Amino acid sequence: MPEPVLSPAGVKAVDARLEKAGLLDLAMEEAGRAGADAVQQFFPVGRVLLLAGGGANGGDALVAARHLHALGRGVTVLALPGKHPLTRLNRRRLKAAGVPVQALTVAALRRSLRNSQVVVDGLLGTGFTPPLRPALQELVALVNGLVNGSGRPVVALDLPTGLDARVSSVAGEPVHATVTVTFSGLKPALVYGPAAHHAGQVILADLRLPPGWALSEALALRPTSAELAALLPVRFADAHKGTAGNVWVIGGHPGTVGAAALAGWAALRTGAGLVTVHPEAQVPLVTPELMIRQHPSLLEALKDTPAAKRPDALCVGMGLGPHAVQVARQVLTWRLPTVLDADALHPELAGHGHTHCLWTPHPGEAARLLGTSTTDVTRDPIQAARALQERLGGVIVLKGGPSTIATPDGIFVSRGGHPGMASAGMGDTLSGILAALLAQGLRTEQAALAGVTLHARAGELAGAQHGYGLIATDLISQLGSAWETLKHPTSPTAAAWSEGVLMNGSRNELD
Ligand SMILES: NC(=O)C1=CN([C@@H]2O[C@H](COP(=O)(O)OP(=O)(O)OC[C@H]3O[C@@H](n4cnc5c(N)ncnc54)[C@H](O)[C@@H]3O)[C@@H](O)[C@H]2O)[C@H](O)CC1
Repeated sequence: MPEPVLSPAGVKAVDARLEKAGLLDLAMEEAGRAGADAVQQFFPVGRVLLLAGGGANGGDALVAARHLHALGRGVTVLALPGKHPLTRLNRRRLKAAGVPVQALTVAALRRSLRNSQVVVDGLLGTGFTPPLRPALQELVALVNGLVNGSGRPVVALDLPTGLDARVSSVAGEPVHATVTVTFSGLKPALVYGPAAHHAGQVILADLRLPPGWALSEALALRPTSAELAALLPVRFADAHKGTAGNVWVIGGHPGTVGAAALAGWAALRTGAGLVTVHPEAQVPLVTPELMIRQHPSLLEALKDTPAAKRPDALCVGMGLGPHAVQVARQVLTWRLPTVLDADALHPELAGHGHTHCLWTPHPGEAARLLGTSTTDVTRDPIQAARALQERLGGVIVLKGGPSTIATPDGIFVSRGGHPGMASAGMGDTLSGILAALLAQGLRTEQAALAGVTLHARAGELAGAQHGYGLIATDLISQLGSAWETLKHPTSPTAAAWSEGVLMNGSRNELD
């Protein structure tokens, strides 16, 4: 099952259904138990300090305290006055189990922090409306200050207090969690940085909700690796270069020819049978298998290309320069599967696309296409990707760590990747990968999901070798292994990937 990404409104809708069905108490019980399980799993030794706010997030903390106490852990519980009926109920249950609940004050927190080895943050969850009130600011600063000073870890319930669940941006000082156990679905703030940097390792707990309730409220979905792997094409033994997909890369201008070469090379390594670069300047021969066809006038040559001579898929815009809009407009009339990147991501092309278009902006390009700022795009990538899809049609890959994929049928968040992928040429390689998958017969949204995943996995493999010094050609050389680890997760290559990436520590942050 894919993992849903929920807004606070989505959580409210799920809770309303649970309440109506008499299941909300059970859901809070599961949430608190999952929090207690995470404490036991990650921090099995020492006294646990649980901080409970007045809302349902606080109720989760009170349930967690009861479970930890039942497991024999020493617990200290500091709580604000309960506002939610289930929070009050669970306070009574906790007391009945023999656990005292003290009022949460600065003095009590200061004292209790000294005697505890791990903190559970159940102050505020999805009900938080920024900014944090001064009284809570002081408590959060104390938790962070002492935690940083003494190395005490924090397990946040649902999301760290002070993070606005809806967005990637951070205002003020939220709790710095080591582990976040989130409920019903991921939240945008747990998926996108810089907010996600405050969450530590994120675990999506199963609240045993009726199947589909959270999915039906999702803003976006994060498919499983197995679902993504299933999208990769399977080739029969009698395949030949004519059936494996013919890609044209239309890009490269004086000074930026490398972009087109990278896209072509990546397309070859993603299994395209034939790849030809059509540049506006001489492209270096990066690999002899790549065909390069320079024309006296690129635009005229494209205009004169009869339908029978056209490829299976196009990849347009990488380093293409000033004629990009005219060239893209021309090839868009062919209505072939087309990746539009870089210089072909121009607002003038809105209205010229079709359903087989795959637009691949980074946040700066997305801002230009939407007439907004890059900050607005990165603050809410799901909303930005949706707006781009409505404006341009086809499928959008809004690049980032993670990337956000908007299709006519919904929005998806990618998995994996490596911080070393923040380097020149990574977008060009992604375009080549996407075009190769389109040429091999994948539908636009399938190519987007599979291609972004393949790119991310190849980045992880290359990152394990090169770290932050990873460059695009390193990634291209790992595309074969990436495909293998995705398609055959039990293979020796996949096992090596799993070990390498876990050792590197990047999987938990990015997966
Ligand atoms: N289906 C699920 O996922 C379930 C999730 N659960 C948990 O419920 C919370 C959401 O609970 P809610 O009561 O709506 O909100 P909170 O507890 O996060 O906060 C409400 C509380 O916060 C105060 N508040 C709001 N803004 C501020 C502010 N700026 N400064 C200070 N205080 C603020 C407000 O006054 C209220 O008192 C979700 O996160 C999960 O943890 C359920 O337990 C089970 C089902």
